[in-house]
Amino acid sequence: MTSQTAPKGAVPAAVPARVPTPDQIRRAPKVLLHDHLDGGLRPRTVVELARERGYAGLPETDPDRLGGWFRQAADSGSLERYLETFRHTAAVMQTRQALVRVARECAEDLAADGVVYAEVRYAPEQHLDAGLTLQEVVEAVDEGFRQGERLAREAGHRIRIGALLTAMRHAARSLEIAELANRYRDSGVVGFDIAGAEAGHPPTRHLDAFEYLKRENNHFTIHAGEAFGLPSIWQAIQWCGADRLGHGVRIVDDIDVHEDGSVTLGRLASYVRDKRIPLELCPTSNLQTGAAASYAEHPIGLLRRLHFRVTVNTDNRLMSHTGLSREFEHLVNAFGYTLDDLQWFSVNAMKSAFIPFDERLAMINEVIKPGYAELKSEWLFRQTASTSGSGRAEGGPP
Ligand SMILES: O=c1[nH]cnc2c1ncn2[C@H]1C[C@H](O)[C@@H](CO)O1
Ligand SMILES: [Zn+2]
Repeated sequence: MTSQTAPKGAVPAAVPARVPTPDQIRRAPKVLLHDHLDGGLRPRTVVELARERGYAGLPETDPDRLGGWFRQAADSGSLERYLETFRHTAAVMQTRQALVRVARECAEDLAADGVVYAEVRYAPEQHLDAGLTLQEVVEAVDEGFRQGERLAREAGHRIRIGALLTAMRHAARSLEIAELANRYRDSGVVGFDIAGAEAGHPPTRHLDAFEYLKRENNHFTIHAGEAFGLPSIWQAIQWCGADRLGHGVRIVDDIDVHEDGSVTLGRLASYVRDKRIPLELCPTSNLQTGAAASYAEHPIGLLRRLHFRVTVNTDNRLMSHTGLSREFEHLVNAFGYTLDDLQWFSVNAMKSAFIPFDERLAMINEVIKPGYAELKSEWLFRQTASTSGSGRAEGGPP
């Protein structure tokens, strides 16, 4: 649970430390850049789709127990074993109907969690087993996102979702998937990505796909610096030209923290910071795959302090039993982050999105900043009310 007490000595006693409550975190407008469609299904949906499709391979058929199984199986400390759990979600995402449902529920779940803009990724090549074409997969997912956006609006939430098409790094379809991303760029697809086991599968194997996208003035991110360190990040940026880094957490290997607290950045870390290359950090996922030992020790604390372009993400909500609000709760608990920090992460993420500049700016000025201003005004009101002894201060700051 989120601590409501300020870190000792952090602020003068008369001014309450603005540690946001879980409810405020959920209501805060958030931006999500790294979330896998096949890593975010509701456990109940997995069970129901498996039944409909006759898939008998699920380790559990009770939704609660299945949710627990995913979380535990993904807790292995190894990216390779973490990735094995996706065979079950992929198995139930093979028909148009299933893809529409999963994408619709994804949009509804993110919206209910206070996400106002999301880029959700999936690998079309993993959804062809029942005869769908790559195009049919993309169109089904797009239909689901649009349905979900509409349902969310009816429920009083505002969300916009763009898709990222992922190519699997161990496979050989990246150019084809990049062409697909380009073809659908005005129809709900905003960019491209490569994912899958990192060690032994360098991003440079997919150079033709990245070069094609650059020629097309299109955008891409690359999973790099998660299970493998600096060489992977270096290749993703300097050979492939990635706009963002999926994870990139191991950039800390190029930062020396000295005993007196001062730091020295290596050439690569300096480059990433100087060029404002966005890091799509995913705290819980990193704990599960062994990239960090605890939330408090997660490099996000250092990277935020050094003003890297840090963003906070979920990666796989099912496998990590998380959501974006929960990721922020963990960080608030570990680092004492305030609403100002949450706004900083959200603006960072919005600046780093793959939609056009004017649309990003409109989201920042018309949705994100006013949303945080409103939450902060609640603090002011509660503070005034409790100081004057007249209003109700429950749920407010200590
Ligand atoms: O964190 C990750 N690292 C590398 N690959 C990942 C991660 N999370 C999910 N994937 C893979 C498994 C999915 O099937 C695929 C497409 O979403 O992307
Ligand atoms: Zn990922």
